[in-house]
Amino acid sequence: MPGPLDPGVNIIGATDPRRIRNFCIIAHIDHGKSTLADRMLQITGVVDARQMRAQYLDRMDIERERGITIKSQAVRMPWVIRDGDRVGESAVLNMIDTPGHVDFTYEVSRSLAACEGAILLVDAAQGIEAQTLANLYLAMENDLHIIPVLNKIDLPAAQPEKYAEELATLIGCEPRDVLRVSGKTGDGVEHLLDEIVRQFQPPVGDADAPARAMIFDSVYDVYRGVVTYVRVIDGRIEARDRIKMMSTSASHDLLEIGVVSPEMEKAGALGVGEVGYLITGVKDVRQSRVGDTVTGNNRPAVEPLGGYKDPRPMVYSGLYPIDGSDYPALRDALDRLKLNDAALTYEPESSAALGFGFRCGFLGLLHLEIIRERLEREFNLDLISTSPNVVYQVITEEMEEYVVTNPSEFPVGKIAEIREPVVRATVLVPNDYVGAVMELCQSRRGQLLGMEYLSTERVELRYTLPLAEIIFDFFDQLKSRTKGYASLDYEPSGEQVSDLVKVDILLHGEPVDAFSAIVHKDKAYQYGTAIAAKLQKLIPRQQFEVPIQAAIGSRIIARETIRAIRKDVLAKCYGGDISRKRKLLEKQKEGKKRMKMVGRVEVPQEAFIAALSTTDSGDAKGTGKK
Ligand SMILES: Nc1nc2c(ncn2[C@@H]2O[C@H](COP(=O)(O)OP(=O)(O)OP(=O)(O)O)[C@@H](O)[C@H]2O)c(=O)[nH]1
Repeated sequence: MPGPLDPGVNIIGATDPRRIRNFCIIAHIDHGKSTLADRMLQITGVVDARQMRAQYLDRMDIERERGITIKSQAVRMPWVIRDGDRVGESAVLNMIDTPGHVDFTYEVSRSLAACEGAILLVDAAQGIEAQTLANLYLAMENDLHIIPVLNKIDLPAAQPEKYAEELATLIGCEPRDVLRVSGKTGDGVEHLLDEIVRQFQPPVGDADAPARAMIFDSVYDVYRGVVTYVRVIDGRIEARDRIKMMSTSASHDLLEIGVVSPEMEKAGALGVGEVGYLITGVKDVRQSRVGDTVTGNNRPAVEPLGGYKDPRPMVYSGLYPIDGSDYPALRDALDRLKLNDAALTYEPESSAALGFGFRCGFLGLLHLEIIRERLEREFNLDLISTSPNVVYQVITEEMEEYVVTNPSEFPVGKIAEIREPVVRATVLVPNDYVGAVMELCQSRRGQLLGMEYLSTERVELRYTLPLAEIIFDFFDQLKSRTKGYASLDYEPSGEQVSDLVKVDILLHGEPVDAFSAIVHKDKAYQYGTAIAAKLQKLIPRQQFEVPIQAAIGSRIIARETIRAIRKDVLAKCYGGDISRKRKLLEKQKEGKKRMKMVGRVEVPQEAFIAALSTTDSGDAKGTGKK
């Protein structure tokens, strides 16, 4: 039988687990998660109004500018119930921030696994979105108690009655159980904090067992090395322990442990149910991976906690410096970014068209964009990226199996089977646009799994789609066809055998590696003609006729021709001004430096760059990004 609550509530490392509440906020982008989190920090006195910096939790510049949360963190807040039956009861709340984008689903799932409860936050003027749903399903799989909350009730456009009804139907409660708050004005937030203590279960764990803590985030800090965020499940981690990572058996001395409230505060230990950070001096987040179990080195646990997965890149793209001499700088920059990103992979590659660069693996398209943007902004690099592609499994007729992350690795010879990754996508859309969404999904080889009306006007569509079909401009297309009303979420769902071919682009008979692509057989022709036409416009005429061909193996499927021109720079210089002639010849030489030779054809590097960057060349429909 549990005894009376320990009055020593707020001693780090010795908090009675029955006083702890670990929770997260799940919300669609822009529904106000950060604003609500900030307000909670302020109301619980963790940050005072003067110190209050908008969006305290989002520390990275890019995050703040783009208004998205990439890395999750945890904050400890004291709270004493102010109202109702249990007034005066005190608690320690650990708020765990979850990343909000599909690319980071695994990190979201680990953050959820560190919690007992989740606040499902929905904008009272927008209603439920696909991401809210996807995260809600994840939370339910993790057996979290859900408190439904409508935010932004201060907005004139808020329709709390309508959306409370929708939320109640979704999670199976009464509309009156849906709380209403405004993160902006603070309205309803104290009541929400009371409800967190009342409704969420305290953590349960075995205090006497060997220590087991789950890593739900791991961040590289320039000054302190890797800071690892953990939730203790069993036992205790003491400040002077030597700890062990169960997935690798590597052990490290602890340099520091503590909690964040809202800055780091050192502690002597972390006990059952507590959430805090560890610093061990490791320099690379790969040595301290999200999902791994930390245990004590002297008395290690036998079984790790479930749910650990190695991060696996889903999308690959070549990154090349526009100026070839930036190659070493690009390598150094990637080395630096890797410290903080266990999912980023890269290896050197070279391309006849683009020179030396790196083949990089990412969790998804947003991850790619973030890395690229950081390389350009923080490291001042001008980059060109090749069209992203997914990972294919190719089996030849000799039963040899290849993992293809780059079209250039596509095996020659007879192919028995090609498998490509697929995702389960959820699209939420107003009734009027169902047709448009279905048409789009169909054109991207989607298979309808189900359709449900969430309310009279909102429909949930579930599709299986090849990942390759959505990594280009699917989201943009979806938005434009639904006037911005549709929302999308997806998760990996295995592989499927597909009728895929590799299309090569040949310039005067020579393949141009940067433009090879693996596409569905039905789209090969479209892809070939689109790229050939684009290159025909971009490549200047040469002194001989240059055919541009698209080919599958040795079969040509499309052709354009660049007509010949006789380019004699000296032709303009009738008469004898020798210095002028020399100048022109010099100038021509200068120009040649920026030329790449593909076989006998001189192509300005800009032509390749333009062909790759103006539209997504992998997009067979030539629709490009809006
Ligand atoms: N009127 C009003 N606006 C709000 C409220 N809460 C948030 N906002 C605004 O909504 C926008 C999005 O808020 P954020 O807190 O950045 O949203 P978020 O969910 O954290 O966004 P991500 O980090 O991208 O997931 C901002 O412009 C906020 O000022 C609210 O209660 N009322």
